[in-house]
Amino acid sequence: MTTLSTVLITGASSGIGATYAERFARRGHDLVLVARDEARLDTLAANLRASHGVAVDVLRADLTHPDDLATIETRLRDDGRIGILVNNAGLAQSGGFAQQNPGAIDALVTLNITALTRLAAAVTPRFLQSGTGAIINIGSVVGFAPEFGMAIYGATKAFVLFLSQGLQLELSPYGIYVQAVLPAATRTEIWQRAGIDASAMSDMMEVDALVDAALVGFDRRETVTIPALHGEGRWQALESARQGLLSDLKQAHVAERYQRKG
Ligand SMILES: NC(=O)C1=CN([C@@H]2O[C@H](COP(=O)(O)OP(=O)(O)OC[C@H]3O[C@@H](n4cnc5c(N)ncnc54)[C@H](OP(=O)(O)O)[C@@H]3O)[C@@H](O)[C@H]2O)C=CC1
Ligand SMILES: CC(=O)[C@H](N)C(=O)O
Repeated sequence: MTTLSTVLITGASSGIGATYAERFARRGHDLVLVARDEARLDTLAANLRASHGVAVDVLRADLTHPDDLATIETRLRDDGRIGILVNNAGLAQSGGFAQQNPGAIDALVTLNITALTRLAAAVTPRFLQSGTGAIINIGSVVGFAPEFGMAIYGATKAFVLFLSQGLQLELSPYGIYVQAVLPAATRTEIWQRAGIDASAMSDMMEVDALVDAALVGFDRRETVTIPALHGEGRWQALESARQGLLSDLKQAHVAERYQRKG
């Protein structure tokens, strides 16, 4: 009998993270749930233990606080049962670029980029040693779209996509699977937390549908999963255009359009 690995999920107290927790528990995985709201995590953990008979640990952590982040890194480094990391905790942007203050910028970048990267880095050496493991990073389609008016949030999510693609290239030869999941607008608390009135937005995916689709991508070992993208060819075209651009970079020579004439 094979033992299923434990799944550590950040931002598990609500929305996408809580839904991942339910889905992995349903599959029989033990869980480690991370977020700031301990009471909410405790309630979810009790429900999942009762419904699915899995073991669930709760770790209260504010991932923007260095000591809390270090505690979760230590757990990922030392707990050999953890075989899947779901890097989900994230924060959206309230207002445009000109409305941002240093604290808001720090929180966005620290949670969406620094914490996600450090947690992936904490678990990677152990995964490399065992030759197995999976990292799921939650990005966003906003990472493709400076047009959406959330420049910092979108930039953090573009980072998540780039990092995930880079890690998949670097780590998959050693048995580690890295998936970037890029949701479009999904009905969760993120909108309210950011002070965005989403009540008028009719075009929203339900969180159950989003996570179920993301898990189809996970089971297929896709590198990039975009549940709301209907024409898969669009993504493939973007990827081949990007790779074509790389092959057209000729480092030793300035492109003709930048050469001064006369
Ligand atoms: N909903 C959407 O439309 C989309 C969401 N996403 C991404 O999905 C991910 C999950 O968001 P979603 O489920 O929608 O939103 P929610 O607001 O429902 O969930 C966010 C989770 O992150 C946790 N969290 C927030 N701040 C911190 C912190 N400082 N330290 C630790 N945990 C924290 C929250 O818990 P607590 O408050 O208890 O700490 C909560 O569990 C995010 O990365 C988001 O960017 C991407 C595209 C679309
Ligand atoms: C608030 C948002 O922008 C949302 N989380 C998204 O990524 O689409």
